[in-house]
Amino acid sequence: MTESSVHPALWPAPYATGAVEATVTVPGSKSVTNRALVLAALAAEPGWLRRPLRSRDSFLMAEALRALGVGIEEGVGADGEGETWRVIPAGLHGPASVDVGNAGTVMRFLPPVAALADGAVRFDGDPRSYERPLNGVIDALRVLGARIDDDGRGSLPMTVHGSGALDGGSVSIDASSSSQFVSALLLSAPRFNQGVEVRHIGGTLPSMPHIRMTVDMLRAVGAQVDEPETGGEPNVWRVSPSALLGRDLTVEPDLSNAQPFLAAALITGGRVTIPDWPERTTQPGDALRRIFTEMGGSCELTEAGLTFTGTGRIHGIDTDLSEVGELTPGIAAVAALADSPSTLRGVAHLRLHETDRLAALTKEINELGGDVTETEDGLHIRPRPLHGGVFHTYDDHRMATAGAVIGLAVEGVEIENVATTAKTLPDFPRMWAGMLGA
Ligand SMILES: O=C(O)C1=C[C@@H](OP(=O)(O)O)[C@@H](O)[C@H](O)C1
Ligand SMILES: C=C(OP(=O)(O)O)C(=O)O
Repeated sequence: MTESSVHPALWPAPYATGAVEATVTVPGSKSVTNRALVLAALAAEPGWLRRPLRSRDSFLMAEALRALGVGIEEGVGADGEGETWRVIPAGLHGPASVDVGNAGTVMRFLPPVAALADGAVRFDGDPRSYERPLNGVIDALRVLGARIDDDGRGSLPMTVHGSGALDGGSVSIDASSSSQFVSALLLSAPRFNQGVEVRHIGGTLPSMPHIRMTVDMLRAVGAQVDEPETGGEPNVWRVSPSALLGRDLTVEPDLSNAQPFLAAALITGGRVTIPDWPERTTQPGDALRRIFTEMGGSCELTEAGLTFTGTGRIHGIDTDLSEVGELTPGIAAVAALADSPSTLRGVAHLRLHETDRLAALTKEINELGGDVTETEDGLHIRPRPLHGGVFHTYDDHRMATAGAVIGLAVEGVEIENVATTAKTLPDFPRMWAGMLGA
């Protein structure tokens, strides 16, 4: 009897016997969907989301907004073009309970929304959510006029006692542990009486593309934003008070969730096309065009989408991933299969993601025979022949997809709890099998 037949939570990762040739349609971006939901909920009129991500993180966001009084109707667009959600803003109110799960976007973006509600809003979530940093949001909201009861721990669980409005104003925060602190304060700021001025002080601010995404999406719904990249003061963002428009937004595919499929082309010397890859985007996953090309493949953006072609030869890479931290697990998986060592830098904050990703990647790749060491801010990966075994995922969707990537090239890899991909890509096992022609 194999281990997987006695342990239902083990998923035998398919081994690729040849070059992968596939077109893979990837569902909507988590980061865009959850920002769009918040902005639509705060708007002065109804709005629509087309092709929203349907996953644990986006359902948690939708449920939480509903609990605060927002209408979110799920349906199919009249043009037959798939899922469309209609968001109907309403007076936000408590008492309400919000389950954040382990969604950074929910635990950080919603407390400022709750501060605008009338009544108490209780926030709770998975055990890991208690360990993820939230102090930047809690402290800032207090400075901006909110009353929050967090038992003095600066983390979940907590209750935001909304009074129906928030003063807003100027606040300094250290967002070096998560860019989501900045995004959270900016997203709700048009509804603060005085808007907001957020100044980041402290160490390096990670995930800048995600802050750009926040700024772009705010501007798209009519907000006025001053920020460093369009002539503003470094590390300072200002949002003026204003009403927000209800928009009709089609959500881009999640380019970070395209990563394992592109990696499959790179590793097997195959070719994978991702339809609807945007020509211009703030998603960090767009950096995969450069990163995976440097690691040995080539890509082309055409009307059909992004086509990535591998040669089967994979090169190591020395790169700073601070802007694109969420790509690290997938890059580490590819790097473990390369023909030369890699150094991944600038991602110390990953220790506070879904799990401690630096520790988890090191342990799991090494248990398959690899040679990975943690540095202060990243990983050194020296490729060695790997063997099969159980790849643990620590409730981290990107650990599961990283393990699947290794399993393409290494026979006998079993992923523990592949269902954790439901956080952002519930259909991953079926999509993976489909890519392999199963
Ligand atoms: O704003 C967002 O949508 C995100 C920002 C990033 O968070 P951190 O800055 O905490 O890494 C990223 O890792 C996360 O997956 C999504
Ligand atoms: C860090 C991530 O998620 P979260 O939005 O929960 O921070 C991620 O998806 O890689």
